[in-house]
Amino acid sequence: MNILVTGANGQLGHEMQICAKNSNHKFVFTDVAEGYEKLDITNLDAIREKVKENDIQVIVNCAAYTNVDKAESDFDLANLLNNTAAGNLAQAMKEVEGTLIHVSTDYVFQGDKNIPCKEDWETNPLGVYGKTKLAGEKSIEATGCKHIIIRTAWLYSQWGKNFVKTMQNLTASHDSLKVVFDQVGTPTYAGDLAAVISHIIETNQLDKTGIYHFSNEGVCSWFDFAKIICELSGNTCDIQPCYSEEFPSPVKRPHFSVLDKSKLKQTFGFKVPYWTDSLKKCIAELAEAK
Ligand SMILES: NC(=O)C1=CN([C@@H]2O[C@H](COP(=O)(O)OP(=O)(O)OC[C@H]3O[C@@H](n4cnc5c(N)ncnc54)[C@H](OP(=O)(O)O)[C@@H]3O)[C@@H](O)[C@H]2O)C=CC1
Ligand SMILES: Cc1cn([C@H]2C[C@H](O)[C@@H](COP(=O)(O)OP(=O)(O)O[C@H]3O[C@@H](C)C(=O)[C@@H](O)[C@H]3O)O2)c(=O)[nH]c1=O
Repeated sequence: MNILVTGANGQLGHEMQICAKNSNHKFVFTDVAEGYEKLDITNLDAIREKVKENDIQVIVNCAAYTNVDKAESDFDLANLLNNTAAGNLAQAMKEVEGTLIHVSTDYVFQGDKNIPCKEDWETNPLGVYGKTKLAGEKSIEATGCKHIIIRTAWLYSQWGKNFVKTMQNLTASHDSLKVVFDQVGTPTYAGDLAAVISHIIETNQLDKTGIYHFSNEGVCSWFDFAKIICELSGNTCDIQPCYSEEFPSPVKRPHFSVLDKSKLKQTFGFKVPYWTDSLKKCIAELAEAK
């Protein structure tokens, strides 16, 4: 199969490049950044051309607008990338009867129940990022293309910008920090997400259209996440729990967005690693990359 990866320079995109090394399929890695085959996913004709040129059967969309705070004052660009462009990719796959593998977020949920969110639950995003990601899901569905939408949460890796790297820097440079303990979810190592996407491709389960939830196993608050990042990084910092109101942000985030992964595990037969096991792996990679 010929597989097009968009947003290859992002966290998930980098991890897809690593997984692709063990595949016999042909991968075409694209981004708007230098060093990649150029593909701007806001341009439908450019997508069509790339699909035709490379006889693409599957697109893995790793491109998105992921700055949650900034999205509040940048609706047009967030919507263009997370909604319109997702629809473009779906349209291009519909035209060649291919499959779009797309990634969405726990932030489509309001997060006001303290039980794990299932795929068929009512959505009610609290901010622009979540709203545009939800609109993207709907735009994909509206094209009628074969699609696998994986909602994930709290993604981190050795690449790009993420909570693990932010906390490593902050706990190394501050004596004390406050981190919210009233937002509960599950971190996801981007390497594990790339592994599940690769598993779906390699086991040819691309016709199982639908929405699926994926994160690592377990549950924690951002405060707990910060504590263990600090400890595993060998830093000493007095991290104290605080309420969301105490940490200034232009956007409300869900209080409880733990994802129920039963559907994905049963459908695709994938064993999900526990969150601290994957965190240890990532911290070792970060130490090695220094
Ligand atoms: N990060 C997280 O915590 C979570 C992410 N997700 C979802 O997972 C997916 C992957 O996220 P992540 O790897 O963190 O994303 P990143 O922000 O790390 O990467 C996104 C990539 O898309 C590129 N990009 C931006 N605009 C375009 C464009 N017009 N055309 C093509 N590429 C473009 C970016 O380039 P540049 O950097 O130059 O803008 C970047 O390389 C996204 O769908 C995201 O919504 C879901 C839950 C949690
Ligand atoms: C840096 C910092 C953050 N926080 C809080 C802010 C926020 O509520 C929480 C996490 O901070 P972040 O900025 O990493 O959060 P955020 O960018 O909202 O992370 C989200 O990104 C998008 C793309 C997703 O899809 C979500 O799944 C989720 O990963 O921790 C503190 O309480 N203290 C701190 O010192």
